[in-house]
Amino acid sequence: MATDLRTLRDSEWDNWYGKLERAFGGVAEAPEERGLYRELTALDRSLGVWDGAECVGTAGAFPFRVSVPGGAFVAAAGVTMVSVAATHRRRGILTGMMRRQLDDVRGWGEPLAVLTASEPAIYGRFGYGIGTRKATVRIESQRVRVEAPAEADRVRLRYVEVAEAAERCESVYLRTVGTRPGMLARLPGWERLPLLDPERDRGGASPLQCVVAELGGETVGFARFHVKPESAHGVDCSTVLVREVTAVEPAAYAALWRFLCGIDLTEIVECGNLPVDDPLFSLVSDIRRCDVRVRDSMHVRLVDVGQALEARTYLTPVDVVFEVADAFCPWNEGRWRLAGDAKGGASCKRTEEPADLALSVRELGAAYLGDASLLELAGAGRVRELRPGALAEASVAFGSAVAPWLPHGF
Ligand SMILES: CC(=O)SCCNC(=O)CCNC(=O)[C@H](O)C(C)(C)COP(=O)(O)OP(=O)(O)OC[C@H]1O[C@@H](n2cnc3c(N)ncnc32)[C@H](O)[C@@H]1OP(=O)(O)O
Repeated sequence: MATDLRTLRDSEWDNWYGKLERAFGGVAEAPEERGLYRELTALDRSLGVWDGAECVGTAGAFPFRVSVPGGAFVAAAGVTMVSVAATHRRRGILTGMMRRQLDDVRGWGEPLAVLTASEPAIYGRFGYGIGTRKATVRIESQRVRVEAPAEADRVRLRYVEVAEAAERCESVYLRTVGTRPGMLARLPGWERLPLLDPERDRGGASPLQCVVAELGGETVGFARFHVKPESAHGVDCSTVLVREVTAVEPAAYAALWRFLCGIDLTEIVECGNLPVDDPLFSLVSDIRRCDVRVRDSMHVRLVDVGQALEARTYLTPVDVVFEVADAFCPWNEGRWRLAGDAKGGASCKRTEEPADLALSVRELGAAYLGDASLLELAGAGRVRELRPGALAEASVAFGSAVAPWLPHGF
């Protein structure tokens, strides 16, 4: 039976979102979480697929701006809430939604689309590359010291109720937005996301706790975390589950991690989302007792290759011609000459000149924010060097001084 793909209507949201929840297992989100996503949904940027009266496909796109190397914020569709009913899977419904969505994103004039994937294998076929990664860490905190600089002793730490500290924490967070490529400019309403704390999602851990860090009377950092009480044979061995540590002063950052690793009756500290070059890894006395794993985080798609490549700066001078393959968005296909450096901006225009490097739009997405290097991708056979020297030149230029990072999901 033919299905109908169209923009979501206000009256359909509840049913539509329920079908999304079902595709993720069918456990309804807590009312406060559902309510927030109801407010954040951009209806005119959301799609539903209908089989008669039944909703069988969902997809949304938040109107984000993403920080890129050089500090600019680039308009990006934040692809989200993607699902297809299990009764209708593998018959092209996702492909239809991705087709319509990328055409829409192009029409909205947004050079990028970004997403976090439930499974990394889904989106490569639509031109997404893994543009940021994240580190997860599990610290044996009884065996690991946090070797904080002396300045950390001047930092004052205080417990504050999460809600009471929310505004202060948000202003610290806002000072960090844009310090790494991959961060999202804050849109109204999103400041509520880190405060969500549904009891059913705690898995036996405490309600969210907050400690703020002050230096010279000013709030310069905060940590939000849960403690999960555990004991074995009468010995307490609880786990600290870190949701977020943010600071604008290195001393405060170190003081907060020293605090988290020193809470009485706890033995493990876990954090699920850190930049891969997080300073924490240089603060700990024994990195081997910190189980660090790296995962994909934000997947990036260049919807308009020329605009996207012009929007960032390049670590070192670069002048290369790319031969770009993009079967799903053929308007990007062909040769582009990119010339730019760290300060003067960049130009990326169509050219008839011979190509120096051949790759697909997926590799450009992986390298765009400075995460994967073009050399690394060439090692996997995914970038071909056609002019000797072009690969090293472009690879260094595409780098970022700090690893790109997405601080929160969407
Ligand atoms: C940004 C986000 O929201 S991520 C969340 C994604 N949603 C989920 O994971 C919820 C549960 N899963 C689902 O809802 C669905 O299985 C989806 C959305 C992942 C796929 O929807 P479908 O309509 O079945 O995909 P569709 O039929 O268009 O598949 C297109 C191609 O992708 C492949 N594909 C689809 N899903 C997957 C997957 N999970 N892993 C690997 N390949 C996949 C298909 O095999 C097909 O390949 P082909 O073109 O070579 O034949």
